[in-house]
Amino acid sequence: METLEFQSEARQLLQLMIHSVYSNKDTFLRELVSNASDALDKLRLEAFRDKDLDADTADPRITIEVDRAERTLTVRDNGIGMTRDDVVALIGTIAKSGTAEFLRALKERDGSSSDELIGQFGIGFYSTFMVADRVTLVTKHPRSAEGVRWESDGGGTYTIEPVADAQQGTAVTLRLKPADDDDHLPDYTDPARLRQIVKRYADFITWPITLAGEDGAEPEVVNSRKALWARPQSEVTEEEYAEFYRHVSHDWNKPLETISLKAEGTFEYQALLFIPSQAPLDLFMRERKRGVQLYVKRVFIMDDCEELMPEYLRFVKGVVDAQDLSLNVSREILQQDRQIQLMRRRLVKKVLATFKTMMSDRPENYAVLWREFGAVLKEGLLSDPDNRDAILAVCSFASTRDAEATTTLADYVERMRDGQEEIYYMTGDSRAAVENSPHLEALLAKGYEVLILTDPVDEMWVGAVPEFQGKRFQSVAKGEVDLGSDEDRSQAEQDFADLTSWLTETLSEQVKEVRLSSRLTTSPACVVGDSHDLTPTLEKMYRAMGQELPRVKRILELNPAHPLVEGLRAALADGRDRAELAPVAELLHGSALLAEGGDLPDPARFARVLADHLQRGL
Ligand SMILES: Nc1ncnc2c1ncn2[C@@H]1O[C@H](COP(=O)(O)OP(=O)(O)OP(=O)(O)O)[C@@H](O)[C@H]1O
Repeated sequence: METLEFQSEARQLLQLMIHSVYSNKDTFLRELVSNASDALDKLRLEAFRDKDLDADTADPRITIEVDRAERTLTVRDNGIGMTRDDVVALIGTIAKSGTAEFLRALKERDGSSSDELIGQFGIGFYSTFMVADRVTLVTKHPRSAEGVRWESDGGGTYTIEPVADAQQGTAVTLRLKPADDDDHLPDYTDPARLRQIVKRYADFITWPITLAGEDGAEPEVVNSRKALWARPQSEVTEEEYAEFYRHVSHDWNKPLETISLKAEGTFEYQALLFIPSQAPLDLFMRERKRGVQLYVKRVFIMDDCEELMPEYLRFVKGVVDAQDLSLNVSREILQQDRQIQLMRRRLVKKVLATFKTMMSDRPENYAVLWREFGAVLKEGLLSDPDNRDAILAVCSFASTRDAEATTTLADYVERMRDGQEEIYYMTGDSRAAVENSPHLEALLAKGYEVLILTDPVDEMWVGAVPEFQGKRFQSVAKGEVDLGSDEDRSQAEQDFADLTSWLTETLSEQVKEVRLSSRLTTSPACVVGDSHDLTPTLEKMYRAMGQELPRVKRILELNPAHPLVEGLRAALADGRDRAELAPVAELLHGSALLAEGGDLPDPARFARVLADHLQRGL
């Protein structure tokens, strides 16, 4: 027998379970049954793929046994089982991405609000330690010659030893803590209670779940085993859908939205999809385990079938059951299958249509959807041009019109002022940075509304999406924004020609042009990009990804009505020493960068020039 240590994160999670304040302890049984069901799915699939596998698939089942005298509860399956290495890797460590963040977040909270976090993370097998003071797992994989016995009391270590005569599959035995009403700990040796929990949490599991009879009573199958997606929607309760969602997603929360779809005709399939109510911690990490599962004629084929859902809908969970695919479909086949492509197109349309309905009929749910997944959904504006309009239709954006409420593009267009041809937006790191940026001054003063885009992905899609309802997207920090009359403009341009050409020359290292602006009312200057230039944020993003880029020179725009700009013009006209005025030019450019929340190319130099200048003014 060997004694091994839990990995430190696993140890922390176990401690959390042992001292759990999680009020619904019944969920441990759901986790065990769910794992057993997965193990049976995997065995069937493996046996199908490998005809030589030495496994018994004749009577797949999950059995729950209790021993009231010993106060033990055993959940047994004759599924795929685990090898010794599996046990050490899967039970002794937590490979799940986001574990570290989860533990950190948990530490920052007090006990009372940890339920929700635990729910979001899902602690699987370890949840058994909420109800047991010792857990024993005996398992055998068909490819291993002998079985393994794993045991732990949830402290820092576990033991592991070979078992010569183990049966195929896995048996998890819990030595139950005494029932304790104060601790929300019911008596899990009570068959009535167990029956009720299985009915409630696992009725849809397609494998039979048998409650072994005590005192000579007949064993009984307690679940109805009906595939939920095959039942008419009207017959399924919301609670049943929610349980099924938890089974496929391993998320303990309720789904935000349930979508059911039946396609009939030449290519028949059923889909039952869910929108989670909370983004997982690993939403932005590429490696993910669970998305949409593929079944063929009720037989589980694979988890996270990427061919069915595009990357930007990676948060959608659920099941698609196709009637006309072969049971031995592989990823390679799926990628080329035209039927699968049609299916995917239809599913995406259905999901996007659901978002649209949520927007109009269930605005609170839509708000949650957007808050949790909006940034991901917007990736589709780049990656899925075919559905661009449908995605734009369900987007909402912060805007200068309201500090809290977001707006749809349709509503924005509706409110556009007479003569306004474009949808104005500004990208930036935060709402405050955008709102305080000089670029917005004149537009706001004249009553135009500007969309405030602060997600990193916004920088990318606005460059790729040409228009919405025939209105182009126009960055207020790019290209020409023309708000004044043409006559005023050409007069001013003449008046300031000497100044702009002198500044263009003096600042030629930093900017490609200096010109007059109609964007500004109170600031002296701002920096803008050409229509097709990268924005500074995008430039930074590409650099962070390791791309070599030439430095993008931008354009300095001046406010001719500002006393500083006017003063500079007059000084130049009076023939003041240009070398003496050069630091002013530099400060003007530097402060325009600071005002938009940008970075100075050489902050130390800026500070020095500023100090010199201030000193001279004393
Ligand atoms: N009865 C079982 N038969 C075979 N393998 C199992 C069994 N129970 C657990 N496992 C293996 O151990 C792994 C870890 O299980 P655990 O319940 O902790 O997490 P999970 O099911 O992967 O995810 P989650 O914590 O989100 O539920 C499983 O993914 C599976 O590979």
